[in-house]
Amino acid sequence: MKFSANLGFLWADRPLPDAIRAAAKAGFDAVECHWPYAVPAAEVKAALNETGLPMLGLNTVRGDVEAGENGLAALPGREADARASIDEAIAYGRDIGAGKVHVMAGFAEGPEAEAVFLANLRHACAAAAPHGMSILIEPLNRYDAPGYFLTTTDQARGLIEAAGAPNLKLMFDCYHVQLMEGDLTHRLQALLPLIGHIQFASVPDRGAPDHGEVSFAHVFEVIEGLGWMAPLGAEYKPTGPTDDSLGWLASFR
Ligand SMILES: O=C(O)C(=O)[C@H](O)CO
Ligand SMILES: [Mg+2]
Repeated sequence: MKFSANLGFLWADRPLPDAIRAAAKAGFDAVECHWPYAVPAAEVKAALNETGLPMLGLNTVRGDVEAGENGLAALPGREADARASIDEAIAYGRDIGAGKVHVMAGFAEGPEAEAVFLANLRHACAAAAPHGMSILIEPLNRYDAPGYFLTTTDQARGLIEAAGAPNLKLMFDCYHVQLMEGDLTHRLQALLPLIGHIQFASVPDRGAPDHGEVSFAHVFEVIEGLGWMAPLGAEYKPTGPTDDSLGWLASFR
């Protein structure tokens, strides 16, 4: 199996270029991030070149975080901000060679939010396609993100089908899907053609994948059996220094 270090959580106490170097030193095959925008893309690219690690993806900005925003793309009346955030993420991703942009929906509900989200996703897919990039949407669980627009894989499937864009894909985060729906391995199998990236963390505490209610030894074996070759995203919150949390990495290789 190949693994990608999610630098939104792993080595999050270090500047992003140093976190990339730490991930390379620890033996990861790739990295991914959340919101890299405060760091000039050239510095991120230099660290990627130095280590040889690819950056898989990044997120659109959340908006006004202090006011509690968690994405803009499904918010009626915020289309201009949402599209600016999408264009920003695509441009930054292009500069650092990241092929996937996770477009964050935000806190919203109802048919108007769905129509706005779909229109913004179509814009994102059209803007990303000429650069060979894909757009991801990710259902988040109701405990961590109550009120988030996108919460289930069924809802994501409906949006992907309605958008009709081949570069719109599902971010299947095993942590969120287990909390909302369970039945991880059947869902991975059924949704495989729609999946653009897979992430994981222990459930329910979002720690390293070596404890909790999900056996990742089994889940990873199933993912491998499905022919999935891309690195799996380690998006968990270490309880201490990240380097002390990595016992799982060697055991799952
Ligand atoms: O929360 C997650 O699981 C994510 O992957 C988002 O990108 C960050 O909120
Ligand atoms: Mg995730």
